[in-house]
Amino acid sequence: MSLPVELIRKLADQHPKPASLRFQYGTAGFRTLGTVLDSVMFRVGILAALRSKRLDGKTIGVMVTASHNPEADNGVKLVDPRGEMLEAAWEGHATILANAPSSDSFIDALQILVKNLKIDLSKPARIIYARDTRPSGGALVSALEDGIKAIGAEGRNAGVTTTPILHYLVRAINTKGTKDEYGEDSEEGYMKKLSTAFKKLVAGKPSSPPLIVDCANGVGAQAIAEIIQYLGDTLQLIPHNTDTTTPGVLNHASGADFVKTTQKLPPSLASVLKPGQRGCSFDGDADRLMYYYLDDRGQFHMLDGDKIAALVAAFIVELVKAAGLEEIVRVGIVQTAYANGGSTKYLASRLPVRCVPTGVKHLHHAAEKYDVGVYFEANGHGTVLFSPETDEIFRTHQPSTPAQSTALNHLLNLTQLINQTVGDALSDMLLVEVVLAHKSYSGAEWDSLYVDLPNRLVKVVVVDRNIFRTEDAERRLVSPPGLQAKIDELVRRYEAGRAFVRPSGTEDVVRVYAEAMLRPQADELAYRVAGLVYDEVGGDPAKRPVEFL
Ligand SMILES: CC(=O)N[C@H]1[C@@H](OP(=O)(O)O)O[C@H](CO)[C@@H](O)[C@@H]1O
Ligand SMILES: [Mg+2]
Repeated sequence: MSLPVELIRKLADQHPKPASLRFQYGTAGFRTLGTVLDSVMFRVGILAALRSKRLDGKTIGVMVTASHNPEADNGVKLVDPRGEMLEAAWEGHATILANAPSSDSFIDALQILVKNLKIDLSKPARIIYARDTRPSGGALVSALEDGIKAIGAEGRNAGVTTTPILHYLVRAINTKGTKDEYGEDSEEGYMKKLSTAFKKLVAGKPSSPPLIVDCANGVGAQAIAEIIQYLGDTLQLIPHNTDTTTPGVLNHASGADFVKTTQKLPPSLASVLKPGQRGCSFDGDADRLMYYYLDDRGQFHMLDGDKIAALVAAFIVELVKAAGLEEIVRVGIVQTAYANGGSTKYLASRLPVRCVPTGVKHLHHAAEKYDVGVYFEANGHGTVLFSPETDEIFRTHQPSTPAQSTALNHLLNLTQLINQTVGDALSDMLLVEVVLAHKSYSGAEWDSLYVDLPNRLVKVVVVDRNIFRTEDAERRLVSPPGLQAKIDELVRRYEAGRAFVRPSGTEDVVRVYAEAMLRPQADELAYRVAGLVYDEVGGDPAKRPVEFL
């Protein structure tokens, strides 16, 4: 069987590639201005179908979103059959297809791909796709549908939903009827699965005070409205920033990314959050989560991905011990270089901790190596993975005491509550609430697990970020030559100083991170390292050279 070349050409002509642009499938898929993504979407539809055929007709997910980026941006990510990020080798194929200058060269590139990867075109192709609330989403989905149509694949539109729900659906579809069945393959199935597990986990616990949820005016607002229906009075959620229709408000001065980068409360919550009360922020596609609270003096305290990892890991370790499984079930943590030094110290004294390069796929794969792998990026993206063997142990282990039986049940319910395909703000929020309820922790008590070192993240716009190359999980520079030695020399002068420089995988910038014992020192170190970067390579004079986030 061969490719339906005529139909592909006809439809491809309706989605021409903008001549001057180069697209790259990076850490977050393709992501740029929504207005220039039409051809990319069409081609991704075909690529997803080929991936599905290559995997014997398994369903592939396509998510149209630009997450926390400004509203005018959009993007697209592919989801592999188990609900995970697209296999790395296919990122390169995606980039090649997206950049073919004409319909003919696109078809040539497709033929080469089919031949090189020995794709059996007679296999079925199934795709499920969804989008966030961005105004450009509808047209981009139409372009994607043209791609799906051009190759004769079967497409299922999951509508407007969160990124993690789409990941859930992919896994649910592909495990349907097997012993690993992940859940019903509908949004309702997802809501039921999470809320049922949550209710069991908090049964008998005193109900928590109401939680403020900042939805970043994104698709998370919809998911929160739904889960409220399912939770009944087991958890009181008060959603804010739920406006998904007014132009320009998405992610504006709100959301998880705003909180993490500014280390501030969204201004819209200033008159809402009361001292002692907990609040949390989702990002634009609801796969990141940040918590915070105001202390008695009204001072803002952020509880980021590192704090969530510490809270959750400690809880799971306790349950594993209480279930009498500490000799057989190994819990480990995965972080990136952006994890606060305070968290790494706290966690490493209790559990195995691994540091990997930035990007969820690296964290996810490293976490799979543990029996229970807890991974979180400091920015609030993360989850917990239970290996299939661990799942089996939880199911079959015979508890010797009622206490062991209770702990085992909690662990089993956690495997249902946690979205193990990808970081999920909604599922992670419920997880945090479970732990807080079990421990009777306030925000302040959770915060006191360890003290964060003051830190600062800075970006430097450079002419060519590709000259920056790193090693040791991005903690050290190997290129440009000599720069790392200068950074080391600076860092030595600061108490508890740490700094590193790496090229961003999602923006045309180089990021500088620094931390130190005191706030002014962390700021100064970040600024001085940024200065070193700037002196070394020069900034792009057309843009602001150094920008504090
Ligand atoms: C410092 C930081 O937060 N970097 C983010 C950002 O990657 P960069 O490669 O730093 O641009 O976007 C990634 C995708 O969302 C996310 O995984 C990562 O954590
Ligand atoms: Mg996101």
